[in-house]
Amino acid sequence: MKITRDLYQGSLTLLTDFYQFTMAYAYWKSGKAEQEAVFNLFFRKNPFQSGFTVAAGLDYVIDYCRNFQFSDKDLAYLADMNDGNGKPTFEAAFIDYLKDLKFSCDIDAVEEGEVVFPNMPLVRVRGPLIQCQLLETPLLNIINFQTLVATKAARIVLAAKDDPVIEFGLRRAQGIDGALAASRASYIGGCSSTSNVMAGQLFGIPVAGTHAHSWIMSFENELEAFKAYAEAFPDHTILLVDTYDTVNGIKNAIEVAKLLKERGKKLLGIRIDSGDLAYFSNIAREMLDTAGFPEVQIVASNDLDEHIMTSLKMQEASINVWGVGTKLVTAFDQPALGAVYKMSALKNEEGEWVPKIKLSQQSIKINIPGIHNVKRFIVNGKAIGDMIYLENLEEKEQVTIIDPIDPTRRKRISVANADSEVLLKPIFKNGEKIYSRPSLEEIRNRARNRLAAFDKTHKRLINPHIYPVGLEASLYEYRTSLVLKAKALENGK
Ligand SMILES: Nc1ncnc2c1ncn2[C@@H]1O[C@H](COP(=O)(O)OP(=O)(O)OP(=O)(O)O)[C@@H](O)[C@H]1O
Ligand SMILES: O=P(O)(O)OC[C@H]1O[C@H](OP(=O)(O)OP(=O)(O)O)[C@H](O)[C@@H]1O
Ligand SMILES: O=C(O)c1cccnc1
Ligand SMILES: [Mg+2]
Repeated sequence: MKITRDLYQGSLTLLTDFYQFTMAYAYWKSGKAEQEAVFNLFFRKNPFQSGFTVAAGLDYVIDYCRNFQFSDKDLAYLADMNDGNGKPTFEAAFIDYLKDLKFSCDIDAVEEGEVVFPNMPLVRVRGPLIQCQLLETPLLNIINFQTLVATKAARIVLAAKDDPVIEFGLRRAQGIDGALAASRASYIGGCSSTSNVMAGQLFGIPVAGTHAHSWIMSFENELEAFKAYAEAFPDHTILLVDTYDTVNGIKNAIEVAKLLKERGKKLLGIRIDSGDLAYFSNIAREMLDTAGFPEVQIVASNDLDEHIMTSLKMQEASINVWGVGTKLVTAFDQPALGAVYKMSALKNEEGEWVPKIKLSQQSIKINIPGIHNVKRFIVNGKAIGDMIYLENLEEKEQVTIIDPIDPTRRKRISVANADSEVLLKPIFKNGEKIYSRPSLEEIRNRARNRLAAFDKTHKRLINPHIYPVGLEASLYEYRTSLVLKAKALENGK
């Protein structure tokens, strides 16, 4: 049985839905495989009723695309697929075609750690239809989860104000890869460290931790256990004080702090993992301060999330470090982001781009046609609005952005008085990677800096003020005209 580390090094090209292969085969059969297309990956709603989302996962996408080729084992597996009566699902000539298939797409994407919003493209893929299609599922798999967890982490880190948050989720995460990807995304979202040692090894995330109740239970009494732990880690001791009686545990921790002090060492902290965390942290703070240990940190854990943390802050709990596991790595209150990947343009035989639109009963599901990009406008260091626009838009003094769902929501932006940044960056050109990857540390810093550019009203955890993101007016008109035309055609049938 292969585990994740081996999987990462092997071919992941079959990690897609079967229907991508049935379509790939049919594209090939009908001579459309190489027809050029544009697809966009985007989501329709911020998760957790958040006012923002933090993009993550691009680094995995880059690896996926760079390794996009069919191994002999992959080809043998596909060649072996059949209808149950022995008739092969795919002709041998198609398997040969896949054997020679080389990744050749252009990919433009929002960088990891960027703050993003509904409807804007996070990844734009342009290339042969067959390749664009096969990429749908893995791109969504990667971006959906990491973006979701990075956003949850950012909310938790916001609730912690300036306190460090340690990610403790491995034991409750969705399997091995879910845990590793969640540790990475949590770090991007602003966590300071992880308890997941392999995430430390693979991604260079700082690893941290305390000890469990079992350590205490393996001794005759708590004080003896504390002393032995401090003996093993005289410079890094954090003692879990709630195994039997929290107040007594704090007393025992103070005993150990005194012993360490006699040796010129310091107790780093205590951890409280049950009961009323406001009540016990305040008692602990007072007892530690009175005993002359104001520098000893208080770590809290136990089913924390951004809402409980906000409440604990309001209660003036004396917590300095937050350990957050289950509710972070499982994105507890919203288990999926729901990003989708839709075709927006296709080149015809004359070599002209034809915009593509998919109608839906729900207007939220009508996609944005054409080849577009996103520009963020910034005034005095603050983001004031994001514009989705067709790439060939000429320079304008003033632009109007229109909410694609509610056209009464619109905003005029004076381009001359604003700084701006195009958010889709070139990642691959004709299959060649042209983007130099930032380190995870740089990505984490980007998330922090970008979040700082948004008004706090967009970042409040409940009922945030909606940040304006809209279609540039001419794109809005264009899309409306295409929708009306498509509806007229449908009605005429
Ligand atoms: N002062 C507080 N305000 C709001 N929520 C709190 C406060 N103190 C603790 N909590 C949260 O309340 C929940 C308490 O969980 P639970 O009912 O399992 O109690 P417990 O103390 O963990 O019990 P056990 O001793 O069995 O572990 C946790 O999610 C915890 O983070
Ligand atoms: O609560 P989380 O945010 O998931 O953080 C991780 C939890 O894992 C550990 O205990 P575990 O839950 O395994 O056992 P316990 O709660 O019974 O102590 C730790 O003490 C935390 O409580
Ligand atoms: O180090 C810790 O205290 C820890 C690690 C994992 C889960 N809960 C706590
Ligand atoms: Mg628990």
